[in-house]
Amino acid sequence: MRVLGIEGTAWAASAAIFEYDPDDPAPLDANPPVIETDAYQPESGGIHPREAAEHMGEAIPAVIESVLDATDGPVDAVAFSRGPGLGPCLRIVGTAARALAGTLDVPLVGVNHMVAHLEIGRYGAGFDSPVCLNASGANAHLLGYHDGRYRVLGETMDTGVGNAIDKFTRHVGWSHPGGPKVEDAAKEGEYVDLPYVVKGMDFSFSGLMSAAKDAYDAGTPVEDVCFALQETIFAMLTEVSERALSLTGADELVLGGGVGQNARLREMLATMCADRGAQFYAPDPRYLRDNAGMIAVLGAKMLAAGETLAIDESAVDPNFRPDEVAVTWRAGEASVSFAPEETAERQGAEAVVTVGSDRVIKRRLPKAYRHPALDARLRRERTVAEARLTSDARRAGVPTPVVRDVDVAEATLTFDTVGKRDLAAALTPERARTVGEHLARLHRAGIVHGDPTVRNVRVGDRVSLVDFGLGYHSGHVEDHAMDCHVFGGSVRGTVAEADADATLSAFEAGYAAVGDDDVLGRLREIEGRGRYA
Ligand SMILES: C[C@@H](O)[C@H](NC(=O)OP(=O)(O)OC[C@H]1O[C@@H](n2cnc3c(N)ncnc32)[C@H](O)[C@@H]1O)C(=O)O
Ligand SMILES: Nc1ncnc2c1ncn2[C@@H]1O[C@H](COP(=O)(O)OP(=O)(O)OP(=O)(O)O)[C@@H](O)[C@H]1O
Ligand SMILES: [Fe+2]
Repeated sequence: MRVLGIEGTAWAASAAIFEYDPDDPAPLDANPPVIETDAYQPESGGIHPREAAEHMGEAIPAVIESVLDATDGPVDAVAFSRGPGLGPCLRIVGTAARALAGTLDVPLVGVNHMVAHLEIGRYGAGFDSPVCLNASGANAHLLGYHDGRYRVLGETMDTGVGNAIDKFTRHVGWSHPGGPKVEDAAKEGEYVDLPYVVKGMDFSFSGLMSAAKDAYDAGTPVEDVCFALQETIFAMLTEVSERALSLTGADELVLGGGVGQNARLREMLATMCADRGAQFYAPDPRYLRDNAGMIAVLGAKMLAAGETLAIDESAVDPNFRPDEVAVTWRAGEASVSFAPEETAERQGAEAVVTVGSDRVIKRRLPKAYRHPALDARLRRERTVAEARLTSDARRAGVPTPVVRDVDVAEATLTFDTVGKRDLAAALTPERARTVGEHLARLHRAGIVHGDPTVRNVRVGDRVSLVDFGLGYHSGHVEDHAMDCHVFGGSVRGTVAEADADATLSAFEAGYAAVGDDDVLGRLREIEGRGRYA
């Protein structure tokens, strides 16, 4: 089958033709799509939605004509980016796709742009069930296939990663897009400290971006700010990717999105994966930045699975989230998530943990992917925080292991062993309810766990919390709700949808019995927040 793909969510007016044999799919390298792209370049500032849409109106027909001219044979379907993206651009693309499908009298396929960023990498890598890091302009998230959908394992709490970088470059007066300019300037830069914010597998850029602008305004050389921005932002993305690998037990990572063109980001991810024995794949830059090749490739797989769209149901969706898509083209395939084996020596996301019958030794070994100054800072801060908060939590009435020894210089902690297994391997609604009570009790004492996943709860005679390394003191409803959100995410990534609902209802009932009502209200708000700004 031959599929024509059309992309136009923001800056790239692009068309592609992809030839696909579902019974005998050729590797991507051996059978690349033919792609033609006409980029919109704003005269000043960032992307103006109206100007970008005007560009789409002119450029889309031309790129379509050009790929049709460059290839022979009939087209079997028209696939287009339905979202997420800028409304005015999406509408132009949607109209063009409908018109073309009508003229050619072929079916229409509506593609989620973020799932396309993921699938092109999975196809190129030949991986079965990887974790995917999408690092693009308007988005930043981790996806893993589980039970018929791509689950969002972690994501930005504010802006997309490219947009964050582009905001900084606008501040210093550089033209759009800023990413490549930051990469260039960073080559001459030296490290300075910037805020580093990771919450479970979620992360945020807003504090970091204000600090970067302030540092520049205060006279820090722009190369140094660019260097530090890359080191900090990409270390955050690499850390959450490692957390996702650790939580799911997956050993394959693929990269997607325009920021993935950055060599430093790719280097950090490759180093992290090599160090934990995982495979890493980053597609060629032409498949990372927005392009219609990825739309045609996923369009072909969707067409083969019968996923066509009736014209009257083909409206575009600027907020189209990747977890809304029914992934029918992977029906019956292996899920990314399973409970990894519990061995005596565990490589968590952060530390090597030796679990003995009485004692547990946790060593935060240096991470080769991180800048040494940032690495030393994080290992020290987290070791100190973990020792203090593990004890504070116990005083607040929440079961945690007794801390036997703290060696800050070596970033090593010794605890009593608690529980018989991780909650991940023994998740029941009753135990989830207990976790809800424990978290509420912690929050009432002004303590945030920071990473309450099903792997950081131990079950045995009782239910204990471990791994307070990302914890801190806070009485803010938002921080407490984020803890609940992190737990919810880890449950949804681990068990089937129906079980997740029952488990999380029990968790919330437990929380409500002990904690503050506002927190669960705020949790709803966090979950409903559209992150596409
Ligand atoms: C929804 C859709 O419209 C959107 N697309 C998008 O953001 O374009 P994409 O091509 O995936 O990414 C563009 C971003 O990628 C950044 N970028 C490009 N080259 C870069 C580099 N060498 N280093 C860092 N960032 C880079 C740009 O600064 C810009 O922010 C998305 O995927 O979120
Ligand atoms: N005190 C303890 N008693 C029993 N088991 C423990 C204890 N502390 C940790 N573990 C086990 O070791 C695993 C890894 O520990 P921990 O979560 O502290 O390390 P980590 O590197 O921070 O992991 P991650 O960041 O992936 O959650 C836990 O999932 C748990 O199975
Ligand atoms: Fe994109």
